[in-house]
Amino acid sequence: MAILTIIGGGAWGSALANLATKKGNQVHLWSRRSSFELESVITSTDIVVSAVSMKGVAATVDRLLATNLSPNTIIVTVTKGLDPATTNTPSQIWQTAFPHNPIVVLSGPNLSEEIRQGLPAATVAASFDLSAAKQVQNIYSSEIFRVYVNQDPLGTELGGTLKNVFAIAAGVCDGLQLGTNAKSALLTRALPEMIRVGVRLGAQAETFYGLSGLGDLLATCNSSLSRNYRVGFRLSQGKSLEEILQELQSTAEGVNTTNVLIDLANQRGIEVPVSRQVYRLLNGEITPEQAVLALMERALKPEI
Ligand SMILES: NC(=O)C1=CN([C@@H]2O[C@H](COP(=O)(O)OP(=O)(O)OC[C@H]3O[C@@H](n4cnc5c(N)ncnc54)[C@H](O)[C@@H]3O)[C@@H](O)[C@H]2O)C=CC1
Ligand SMILES: O=C(CO)COP(=O)(O)O
Repeated sequence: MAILTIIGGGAWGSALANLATKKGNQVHLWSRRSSFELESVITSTDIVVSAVSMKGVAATVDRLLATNLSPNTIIVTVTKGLDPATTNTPSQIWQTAFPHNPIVVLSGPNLSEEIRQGLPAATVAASFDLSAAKQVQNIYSSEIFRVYVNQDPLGTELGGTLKNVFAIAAGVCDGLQLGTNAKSALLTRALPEMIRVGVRLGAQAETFYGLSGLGDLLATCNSSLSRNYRVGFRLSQGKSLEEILQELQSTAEGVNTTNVLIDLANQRGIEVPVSRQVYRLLNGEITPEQAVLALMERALKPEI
């Protein structure tokens, strides 16, 4: 049995708290509205899980820095986003702030609503510190949640983060009723685009063929439970982004991620054709139909 403190009482933080509780662990679920102080539980905590959205990561890091967290405490990050100021991933931010703590990325095809319903799912615990990843694997594995480990936290994290951009595109594709051929082409071309970005940032290409890459791409791009997919679907119905985000009342990380990704791609000269059309659509530069046409009419090239 371990003692976990989960920071962030949103959809994913709550589902992760339930999974760990059902395994017999002691779980403190802390959010900004909690009646207890974070400091009061942190010294006895074995594992801190940060389940806040990207916009809350910096504040959460600062809050934890103000406690006396032991360097032995494992920090698990499940946020799927990129920092607009630095383009860093959440695990990079955590590692910089807590250089002596083991940092583990937990990411995979894990739509929280399905997990809340007790449906089976698999995921990846990734860390440079394999023993920390294995501890998280043991704590979270159950008959409904199968956890694999790997030692590529950056690739694992970027798979979960970048697929949100394509989930928006997939929502547009389905909303416009472009058909199964178009959807298959979109998802297939998304994967090398994710790998191109990931490898340039230092991730391993193979990681993107696993659960946290292809697995999460398939889950998110094929489910109306995905908030990013829903953003794309509603854009295709002519709604404004502002209106959609207002109605969503929840986090769609792909919007911020697309903007940061395009900054990054421009700075480093990385070719990201699908993401670029998602960017133009989100920023009101083109219509969904124009985005499709722009992709179809790109200069012809070899597949690989
Ligand atoms: N819901 C899902 O199916 C999954 C979500 N994720 C990722 O987990 C992260 C959280 O997602 P959800 O729980 O679904 O979102 P949510 O919108 O339900 O909850 C976001 C949480 O972040 C907290 N937060 C935001 N700003 C904060 C701040 N400044 N200080 C402290 N806390 C702050 C909110 O209080 C809330 O608890 C996102 O990065 C998402 O991509 C990952 C896997 C599955
Ligand atoms: O990351 C997710 C599933 O793995 C959740 O997707 P959304 O954030 O699009 O809802």
